[in-house]
Amino acid sequence: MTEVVKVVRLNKQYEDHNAIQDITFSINENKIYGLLGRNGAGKTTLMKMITAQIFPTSGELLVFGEEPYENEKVLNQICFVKESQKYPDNFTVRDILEVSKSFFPNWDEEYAHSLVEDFNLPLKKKNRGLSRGMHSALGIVIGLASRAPLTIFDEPYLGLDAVSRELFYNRLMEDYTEHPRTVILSTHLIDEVSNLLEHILVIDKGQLIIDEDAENLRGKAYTVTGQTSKVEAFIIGKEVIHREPFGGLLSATVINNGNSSVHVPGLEVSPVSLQQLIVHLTKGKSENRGVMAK
Ligand SMILES: Nc1ncnc2c1ncn2[C@@H]1O[C@H](COP(=O)(O)OP(=O)(O)OP(=O)(O)O)[C@@H](O)[C@H]1O
Repeated sequence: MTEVVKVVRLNKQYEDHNAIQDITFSINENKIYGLLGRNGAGKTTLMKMITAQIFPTSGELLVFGEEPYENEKVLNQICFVKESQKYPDNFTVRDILEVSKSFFPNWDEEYAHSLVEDFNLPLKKKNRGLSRGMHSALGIVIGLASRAPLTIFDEPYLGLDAVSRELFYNRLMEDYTEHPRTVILSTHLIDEVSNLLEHILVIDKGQLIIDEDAENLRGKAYTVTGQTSKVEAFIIGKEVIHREPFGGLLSATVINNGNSSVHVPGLEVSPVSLQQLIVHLTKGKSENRGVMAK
């Protein structure tokens, strides 16, 4: 398996704040990665280092086997779509697409125009007149049409309505199937993208706490609900990541260390979505920090 990104003991310090702390992981070719975590966890900082926009404080970072800084060969293969992307105010959508075309060697003009139609983007409208959703849609069009071997979307959906977000997920999946490439998607809408993601990286307070195939994570935890005394007895010796009492009942979410489905007489057992799992693992003080990172 070819490594597209290799990160070893990476650190980024902003003045007195350790935004990324001693992170090690690899990103392999032709997979869709979810880079997840709470606000301020360090996701954008990590993406900015991968795309050579900022330097690490220490550690090793290789992209396509080389250091990315001022490395045109590497940077030509990356498309980074971020909400804060700035274009000149008086550029039209058409101008912005023309400029993008010159940046990305794999750019597909016909595909770009079909996406413009899908997202109802007004080609003649100037950048300053675009709505927030249109601005996001333009980023998505560029990210998809670039067909960059490493395409990174950092919260690309701000202002996009549910229909357009669905369109983005569908187009991404279709195009990725026809033209496999490595995609990193950073988002807070985990449930919406959970079926797209093949591998999950979760950053919490600058540390990598999950580095695991999405398939493995889907059955990683379950919730048992029932009489408090019964639930308390059941969870003894188990790794509990969330407890929620209500009335005389208790709901407890535990890590599933076995493979088989769990049946407990007298208790209701329900699956835990990827979003719930990540919420439980990253809220407040987590005794489970580090348990799932390799
Ligand atoms: N230029 C900077 N100078 C100082 N601190 C910074 C700078 N950029 C980011 N930080 C801090 O580093 C931490 C990580 O920020 P980062 O933007 O990487 O988080 P994030 O996971 O992308 O968050 P969000 O989901 O809110 O976008 C935060 O505490 C942030 O305040």
